[in-house]
Amino acid sequence: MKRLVPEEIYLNLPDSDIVYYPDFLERSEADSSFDLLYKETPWQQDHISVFGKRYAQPRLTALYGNNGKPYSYSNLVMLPHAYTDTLLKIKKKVEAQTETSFTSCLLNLYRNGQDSNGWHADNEKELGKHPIIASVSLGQERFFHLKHRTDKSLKQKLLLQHGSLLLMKGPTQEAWLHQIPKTAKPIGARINLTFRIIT
Ligand SMILES: O=C(O)CCC(=O)C(=O)O
Ligand SMILES: [Fe+2]
Repeated sequence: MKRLVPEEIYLNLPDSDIVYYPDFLERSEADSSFDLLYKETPWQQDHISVFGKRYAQPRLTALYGNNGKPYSYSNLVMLPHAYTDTLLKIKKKVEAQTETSFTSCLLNLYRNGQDSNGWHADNEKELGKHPIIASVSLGQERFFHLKHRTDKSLKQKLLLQHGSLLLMKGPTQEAWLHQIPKTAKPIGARINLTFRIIT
């Protein structure tokens, strides 16, 4: 892979292919992207169904895409907005770094420590067998937890910092679950962008 950023950290976990780029975006671009996305995104709070019960998602989201394809998960169907200039600029950099073209970007806004994202894998049918997910973090740093589905001794915690990129591909989603846990600490807002290929 092309080395466009100073540092790349290979997690080297079994049954996975995960790379972390702590300083993917320059500080000034990370700062301005956070401010713009915070303001210009039509954030919505969706409800998901789990075992027939309806829950408000503990975060706000928005879906962007260039192919108009809806994205379904947990009995929820999201329709994409058209990409903004702010997102296109980041998308270009992500695509150059990963040598991959993404169709869609799911944005998450974690307003504070009470917002979270429960254990899951990004394994929806529309993503294909070994999906590549490129995840950009802006604002408040938050812990990202990984746990292996079958070998309970395999776990990893990673602090996702402002301006970083986390790349998951290969068998990662098949073998591992991930989450952003809640924290009782008084913390600020975080925006996460996950670029995906939705077919
Ligand atoms: O916020 C994050 O870093 C993770 C988001 C995530 O896992 C998802 O949207 O599928
Ligand atoms: Fe995910």
